[in-house]
Amino acid sequence: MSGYLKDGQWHEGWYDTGKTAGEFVRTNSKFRGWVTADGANGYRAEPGRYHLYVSLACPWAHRTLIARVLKGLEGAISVSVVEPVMTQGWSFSDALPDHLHGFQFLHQLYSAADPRYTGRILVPALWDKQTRTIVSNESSEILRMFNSAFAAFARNVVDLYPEALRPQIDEANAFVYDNINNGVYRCGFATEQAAYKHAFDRLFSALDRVEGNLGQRTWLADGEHATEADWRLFTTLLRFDAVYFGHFKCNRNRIEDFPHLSRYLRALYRTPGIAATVNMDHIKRHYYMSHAHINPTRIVPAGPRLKFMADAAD
Ligand SMILES: N[C@@H](CCC(=O)N[C@@H](CS)C(=O)NCC(=O)O)C(=O)O
Repeated sequence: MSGYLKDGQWHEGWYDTGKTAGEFVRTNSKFRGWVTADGANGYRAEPGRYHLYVSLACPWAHRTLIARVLKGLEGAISVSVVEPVMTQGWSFSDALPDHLHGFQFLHQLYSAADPRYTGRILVPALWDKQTRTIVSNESSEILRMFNSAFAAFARNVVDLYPEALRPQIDEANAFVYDNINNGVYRCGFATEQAAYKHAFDRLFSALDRVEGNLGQRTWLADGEHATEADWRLFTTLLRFDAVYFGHFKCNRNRIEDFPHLSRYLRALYRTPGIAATVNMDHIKRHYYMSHAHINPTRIVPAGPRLKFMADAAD
């Protein structure tokens, strides 16, 4: 099960939707430091100094793994992956260890960063070995740091947030975050019919709109290459037919039923390096086995056969 730390102590507990008319309200990330090339904020970009904690199931953590691979930062930033099924929240095992501290649970990392930490224990978390703290646990900001601050150690020259496209990217991000990335969670974690239906309608009208846009252009921002806006949408689309459609009841259509969105999903999935960041087993086991209030039997569905992954294996 999931839980949180209060003054550094672990407590079991889920989000309280009783106060918000059955609506799931996401909590804010609390560690908001910034790594920069010159270290002006106390965190200088240096190879080997930072360690990224992720879940391969989590769409937010997945963005940061994608940025790390696209930039070619694998040698500069090391990674530990948590077990997909939550116990005392996110945990480690012999197969998936915490390479730095040998902790059993991710909440121990949060207590190590701040012994009085109060809040949820989220992935991703970027750990600084030098000051022994979590620099950031906000995926959108970690993604930007990987894109810019670490440029000197990046093997690939790729800009996921190019200057000229920033207004378009910012607009796409805000729309996609509210309606789609977080929209699927709002459907799945709603505890009142009206809150669910509201989130469902918003989600599918947003997908209809993106489907229309992708009929006119290749990427969300009108440039030649995919940007962070596309990768942020990708991590939700990728999980949609396997998890959100069934487990989160986002079942008006599958992504496979949208011609442009499925073309787009396949193109992003086939980008070199990306398929290796996708672990459908972790994704399915995490959602179906960690949310016992939604799926009490914890049975993980055997299907569906995902066309975009099957095609890519050809
Ligand atoms: N705004 C955060 C959200 C991260 C987040 O919600 N992560 C989820 C996994 S998908 C988590 O760790 N949840 C654990 C919990 O809520 O107890 C980000 O983008 O970094």
